[in-house]
Amino acid sequence: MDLEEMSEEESPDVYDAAWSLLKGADGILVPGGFGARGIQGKILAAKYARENNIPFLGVCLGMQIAVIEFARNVMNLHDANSTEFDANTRNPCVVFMPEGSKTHMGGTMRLGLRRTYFIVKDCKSAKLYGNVKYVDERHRHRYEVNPDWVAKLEKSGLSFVGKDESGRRMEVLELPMHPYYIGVQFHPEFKSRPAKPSPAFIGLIAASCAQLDILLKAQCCNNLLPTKMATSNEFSGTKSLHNGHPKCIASETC
Ligand SMILES: NC(=O)CC[C@H](N)C(=O)O
Repeated sequence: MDLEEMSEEESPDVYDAAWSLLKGADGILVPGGFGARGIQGKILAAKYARENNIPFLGVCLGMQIAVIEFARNVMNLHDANSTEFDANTRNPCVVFMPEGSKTHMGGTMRLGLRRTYFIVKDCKSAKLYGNVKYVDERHRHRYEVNPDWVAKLEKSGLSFVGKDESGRRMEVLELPMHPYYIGVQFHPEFKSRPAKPSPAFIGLIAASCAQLDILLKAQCCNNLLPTKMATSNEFSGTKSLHNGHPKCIASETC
């Protein structure tokens, strides 16, 4: 919230401190959350990371924030929003999931372990997970990237590299030209352990220390990353391009 314009007027010192903290960061993580509080500041943090090539990881709400920011500032749709924050937005890039319920709150979220298929081989997240075909991670959300927006978001340069089994639910996004800009709809922290940290966090930290290339090379050649979380070591081959990434279409290993 301290990054937001309102804070500049109300408490300029707090505002300046928040921006200098952000500008001094080697990496930025926007975590999960619910409700509209602080959303504008999160969007500003994602914009700053995208425009200044700062490593960024968006988790759950953080991924949805990355999509809103991209729609607003890259696609110039300034009122783009999630229907969680503006039910009547003309540009709903994030929407309520059809199977959810707004009246029954107990257990109606999309919860628990779900499968994400990597549909793009040559992307950072698939490499970090050990070049697997799919990964099972835990979820906790009611909203999702609007499936009807995926084609236009991709046309503008955002790449959805991981999807659920239906292919209509977006699970992982990347900006291919950015050093590390990843959003995950799942919660990698739920399965992360001190001795077996989630690949999404290892990648963020490596990128923040300018070590990502070395890490990915090591991962590709020697399988040095903890890949026990991954469920398969097979991966698909590549041919056609998918937003700057080769798209997997045939079986092939690294
Ligand atoms: N866990 C989260 O970050 C949830 C994100 C968002 N509020 C949703 O329900 O989809």
